[in-house]
Amino acid sequence: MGDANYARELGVAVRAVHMACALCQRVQAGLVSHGTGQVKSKDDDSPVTVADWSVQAIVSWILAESFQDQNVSIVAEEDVQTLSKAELADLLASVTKTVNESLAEAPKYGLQSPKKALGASQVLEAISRCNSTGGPTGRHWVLDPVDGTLGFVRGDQYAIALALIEDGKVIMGVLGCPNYPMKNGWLNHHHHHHQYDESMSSSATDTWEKGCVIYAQKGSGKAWMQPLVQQNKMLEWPNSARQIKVSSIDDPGLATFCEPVEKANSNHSFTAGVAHSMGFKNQPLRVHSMVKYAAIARGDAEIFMKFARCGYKEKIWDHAAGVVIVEEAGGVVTDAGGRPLDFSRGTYLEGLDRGIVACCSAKLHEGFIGAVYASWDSSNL
Ligand SMILES: Nc1ncnc2c1ncn2[C@@H]1O[C@H](COP(=O)(O)OS(=O)(=O)O)[C@@H](OP(=O)(O)O)[C@H]1O
Ligand SMILES: [Mg+2]
Repeated sequence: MGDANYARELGVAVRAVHMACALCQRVQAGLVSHGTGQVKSKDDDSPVTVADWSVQAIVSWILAESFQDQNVSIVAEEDVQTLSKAELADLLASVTKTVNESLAEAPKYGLQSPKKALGASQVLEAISRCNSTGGPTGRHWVLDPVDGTLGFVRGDQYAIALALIEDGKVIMGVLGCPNYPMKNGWLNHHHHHHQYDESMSSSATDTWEKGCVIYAQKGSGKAWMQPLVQQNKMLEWPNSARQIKVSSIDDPGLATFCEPVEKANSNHSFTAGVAHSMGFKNQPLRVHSMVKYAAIARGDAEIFMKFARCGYKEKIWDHAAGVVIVEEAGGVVTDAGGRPLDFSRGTYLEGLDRGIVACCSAKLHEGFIGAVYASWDSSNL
């Protein structure tokens, strides 16, 4: 596959994800100014849903406009039912406002704004266009508008993930990581939870808010990272990109693994056992969202493991972008049986063997497969 084949798709996807990062940062800033009460209140999760729906709407709108195809196939996490309810008119109004604020900035990212602000029905249409279920043939965009919702609410790590699948294979992936600074190795210092603290100075938030956008095209053998675009600057494409590579550590004694923060999403005691039998000495790095794939691709950790409870079906939007980025950065991603993940079977990763692993090297991967094999029968999974 020649690079030029998908150059336009890649350019549009990266620009759209940069815009989505800025949108999410604005929504988070809104959370900051409203204080912590609103975020934690159980009945009031609207700030999160505003970001989810708004990102889905802008990405859908940009893809349809850029490729002049109102039938562009998009598989994405949010549906439009809730948002269409009459009693949620206020929520729809704030999504529409957020979408229009974001699209008005499109030229800064090298994209076109709508001629006229979108109405609520156009916003709903853009969100509902993302109702594809993917499949083995054709071209499908795959979007997780805000991955790691919990991290987003906590002011911690979250990601915007966009991938392109063609005939069942992931051919490009873009990960926006608004809270993952460009600076190397920052994950090694325990990332404390940033609470929404109204006393936080604006310069502290400025540095903290800086993140990155990471992307890769299948078969290129390269993965790239860009800084987020500063307030009054234009996106420099692709000049500002810097190549990233997985870690070269393959001694388990020096390696670090990362995994989901929530016990409910991955069995921490099983992964601790696997890590121990592989000879790992470092504590696991617990990080929300697909930033874990980004950490492997950037060389900030050596292995990512996820073992969901039996019966949970992994969704393609939680992995597609991360997998291709790790592979092109030099890593290996498989299920716990050592087989590649299958993105050709619709919304779910059907046929997944137990869990998922992303490794920086074939040697660590081999060790992992052996350790899972040895400890599986005695696990309660
Ligand atoms: N029970 C269960 N088991 C496994 N996985 C689940 C489960 N429930 C949800 N999810 C999916 O996990 C996505 C978040 O994964 P993380 O690795 O970021 O989890 S964590 O926040 O670090 O604990 C999360 O993505 P978002 O919903 O976009 O946040 C879900 O798609
Ligand atoms: Mg997700």
